[in-house]
Amino acid sequence: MVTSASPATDPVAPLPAAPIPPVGAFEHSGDPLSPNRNLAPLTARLDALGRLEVGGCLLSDLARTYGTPLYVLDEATLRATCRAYREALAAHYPGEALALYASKANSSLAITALVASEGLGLDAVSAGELLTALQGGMPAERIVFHGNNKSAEELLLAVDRGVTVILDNWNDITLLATLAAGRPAPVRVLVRFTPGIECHTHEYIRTGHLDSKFGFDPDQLEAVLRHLAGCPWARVDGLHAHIGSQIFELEPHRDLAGVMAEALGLARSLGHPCGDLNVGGGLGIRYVGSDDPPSIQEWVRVVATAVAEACGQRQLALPRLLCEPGRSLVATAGMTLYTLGSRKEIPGLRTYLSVDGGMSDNPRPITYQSLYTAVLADRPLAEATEAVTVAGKHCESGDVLLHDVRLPLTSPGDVLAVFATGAYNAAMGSNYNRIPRPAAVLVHDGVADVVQRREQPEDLLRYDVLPHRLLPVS
Ligand SMILES: Cc1ncc(COP(=O)(O)O)c(C=O)c1O
Ligand SMILES: N[C@@H](CCCC[NH3+])C(=O)O
Repeated sequence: MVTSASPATDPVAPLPAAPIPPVGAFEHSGDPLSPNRNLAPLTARLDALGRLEVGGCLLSDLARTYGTPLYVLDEATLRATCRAYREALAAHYPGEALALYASKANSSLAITALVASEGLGLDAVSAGELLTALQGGMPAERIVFHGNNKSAEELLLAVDRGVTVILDNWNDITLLATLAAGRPAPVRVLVRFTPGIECHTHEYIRTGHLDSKFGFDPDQLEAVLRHLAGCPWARVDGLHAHIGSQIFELEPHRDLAGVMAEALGLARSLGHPCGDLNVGGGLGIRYVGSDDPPSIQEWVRVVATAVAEACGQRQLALPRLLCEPGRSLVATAGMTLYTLGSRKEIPGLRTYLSVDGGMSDNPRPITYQSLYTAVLADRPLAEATEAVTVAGKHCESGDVLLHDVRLPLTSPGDVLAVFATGAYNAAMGSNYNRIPRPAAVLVHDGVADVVQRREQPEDLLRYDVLPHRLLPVS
């Protein structure tokens, strides 16, 4: 096991990162090359009245027009992050490289189309994500299909469409062997293994340590590769590992390169072509003022340099480098707008402000105790004069979006804008309390396009069936 707490011996001098912009500096929303270090989308501006706009659209207008809660996605930021990955890989990796968007972070036709148009690929983990990717125009040859418990139907869809399958366990191998029988060409697969690397992030979003449900145990890797060498239905195109999410350290990623290059040497020695090395995702983003993640350039540079060096040291032909950024690609492009409603003051204890959404549109605070930053959409720079706790509207005491934050004095009807909600918010949303899912708009140059319609309460009844014998007798 590699533990990355020890100081690194970095042969590569750090890139000078642009200073992280202060919270509230919306007119200079930070480093255009590394949106993951900014709090606000790149197009965040104040209008002449000091109100916040994004993508040329006034946030409070969006709230009025489309209702709240509302997810707002800034196209310019999304494109900038895609380009940051693309250009950094081209600049820092001496071979071929491709970033695959981990669509679990936020899966929709619009995001897929946008990411595909920027030349990236995509990682899907279910039939739903896979269909969204294919229908959103992502070429099948740029998609990889993951999952620690893929169904036969999901595997069949992937194989039929020519999508590369990431083998996660023996069950995948057994199912695929049957599905692939009689096909003219072997199924392209990558083999995922647990690299045994610890990193500092919430325990629920760590995946690289040995006690993980994902991937083959490293001790089994050789047996798996030997088995696959005798499977004409499979073409082992590479290896995959992923260490976790919302990671600010670079050392674990550097360590991963060494572990993966070693495994690559083994796989090739057993006759597998293994042209691809997929190092997963995991780069963190800035949710609150004190977060200071590495830039996309820095992350890519460290990963790319480490992979090239680790392969060079073992005299391995350079593989195509694949990575799977999710959060760092979409989080900062997204914001959520809420309307403030009731206020409850508990003298000497706390003031609760309630919004019209909560854990159903953003389950991250209740799941991981995640922190967020919020401002009033029309007075983002107004002096914050009171400490409040912003609660959601669900029947759950833990449904709190922001604990003990400072805001200006508010009134019911004010629009609250929460930053960095583009990843793992809509994607992890639910209908708890039968609350419909919010709409999402994509903003660009003053135009807002609805990319996900607001769910209606009636929609929630679509799959309910009332047996005849239970029909009310009139
Ligand atoms: C296999 C795999 N790839 C990519 C990702 C994306 O990670 P992140 O959103 O942290 O970049 C994840 C999520 O942790 C994952 O499990
Ligand atoms: N859902 C997690 C990230 C999990 C990444 C997927 N393996 C989060 O919101 O931070």
